[in-house]
Amino acid sequence: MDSAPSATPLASSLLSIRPLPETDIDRALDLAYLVFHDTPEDEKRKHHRDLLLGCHRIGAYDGDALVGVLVAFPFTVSVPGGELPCPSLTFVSVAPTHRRRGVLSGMIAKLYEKCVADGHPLAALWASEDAIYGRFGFGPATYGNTVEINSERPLALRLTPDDGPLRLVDPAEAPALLGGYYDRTRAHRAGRIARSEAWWSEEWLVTEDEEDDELSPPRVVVLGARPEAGRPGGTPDITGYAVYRTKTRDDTSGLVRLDELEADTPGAAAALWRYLAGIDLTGVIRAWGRPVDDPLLLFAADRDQVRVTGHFPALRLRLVDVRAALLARSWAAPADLVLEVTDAHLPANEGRFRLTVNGQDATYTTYERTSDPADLAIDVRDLASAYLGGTPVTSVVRAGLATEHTPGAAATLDAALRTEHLPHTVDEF
Ligand SMILES: CC(=O)SCCNC(=O)CCNC(=O)[C@H](O)C(C)(C)COP(=O)(O)OP(=O)(O)OC[C@H]1O[C@@H](n2cnc3c(N)ncnc32)[C@H](O)[C@@H]1OP(=O)(O)O
Repeated sequence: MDSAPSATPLASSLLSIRPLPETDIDRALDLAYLVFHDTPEDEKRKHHRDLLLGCHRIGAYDGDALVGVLVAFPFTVSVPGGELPCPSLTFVSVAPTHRRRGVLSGMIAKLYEKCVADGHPLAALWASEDAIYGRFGFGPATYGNTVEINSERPLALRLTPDDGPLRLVDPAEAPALLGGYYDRTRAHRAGRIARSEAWWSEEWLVTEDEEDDELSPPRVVVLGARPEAGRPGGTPDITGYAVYRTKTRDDTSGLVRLDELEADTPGAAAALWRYLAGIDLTGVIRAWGRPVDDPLLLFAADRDQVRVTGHFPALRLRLVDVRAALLARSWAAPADLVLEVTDAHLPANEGRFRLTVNGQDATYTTYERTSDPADLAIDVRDLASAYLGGTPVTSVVRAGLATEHTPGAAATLDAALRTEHLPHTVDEF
């Protein structure tokens, strides 16, 4: 980035936007609970306080009154070929008395300044309402499917599930047992957040579900390799795992709510799905946030039994520093294109830039300002949607949101951005 952006001017000169000190964390939580209509128990409040301690915090003050809060987790997100630090917004709250006066806009401008100062090219969030964040340059970079499986009858599959051993493990063991496995999935799935041990135990595998107290504690089932495929010494390798909770009634119509299922191979995935469908006293699996290219949708033999019930934008990305973001990812094919980028908030991203991806394995990338005519004009929010390979630029052009000045430019960019697996985010925050 050439220069830091200046903060958006605020409607009231009394408003000041600045880092929120530790001593104001309780006030920040009070404001967040007010706007999210929450009345947490002491334990949850303490948990939130601990979370906020480890985050970057921005406050908006009207005189002495705290009227706005924005918090950013110091996350790291996987991108094609690597990972990047990615401040990730949460607890975004503006007092009902101070709405639509530019408080959120001011806090986001402050966050971008911080990202630029820290050399962090990305920011991310999950949106509470779809309409809020596009104007700030955030675009949906990953999508998820909700999938419902009728498990009152055996799961019909077009392939033979692996016959490796399944075992239920104590969730307390899961971070140590599965942390490395999950990390490896991040190498082929862009859009995944790195999980600390604390994130596994205090967020992901927390005993009581935050939204439904009738659900069981999390169950963690691990699939091992067949014994002959195990490592010397007899320790079976893990070839997949699933995290789920159950809710049963007095009959067989209980629920399996699947939170996560990862597998090395289609056969391993099939074994885990078959296990979930076979849990007694349950008749339905509801899986939330499955990858859009989940192989289950192809190897299920009866798509009346396995239905996609929803499709939603998941992680929204902001390319705060387009150049640094593009140079940090790997590419699938060569390209030589002039992009004309618009960015209403960060002028350093605006203008025409020549993107070149060279070398036999598309490893050498440059992105430099140019006065050459543009091949493709695109807004920064749509570039963010395309960045992890989740939204084809050709689709953005077809939707009338980007302009192709050179025929084939969007297809060339898509070929270069392509990833083997679609990007996917499991962790909602
Ligand atoms: C990552 C997260 O934490 S998501 C959670 C977001 N927080 C919430 O939903 C809590 C309840 N809502 C709020 O606290 C506030 O209404 C916020 C944070 C959503 C918006 O704060 P405000 O200070 O009112 O936003 P601000 O005045 O800066 O608005 C900027 C622009 O966004 C628009 N906007 C703000 N909120 C919304 C919304 N909910 N839907 C559509 N547009 C919106 C404004 O109209 C304005 O548009 P303009 O630039 O064309 O005039």
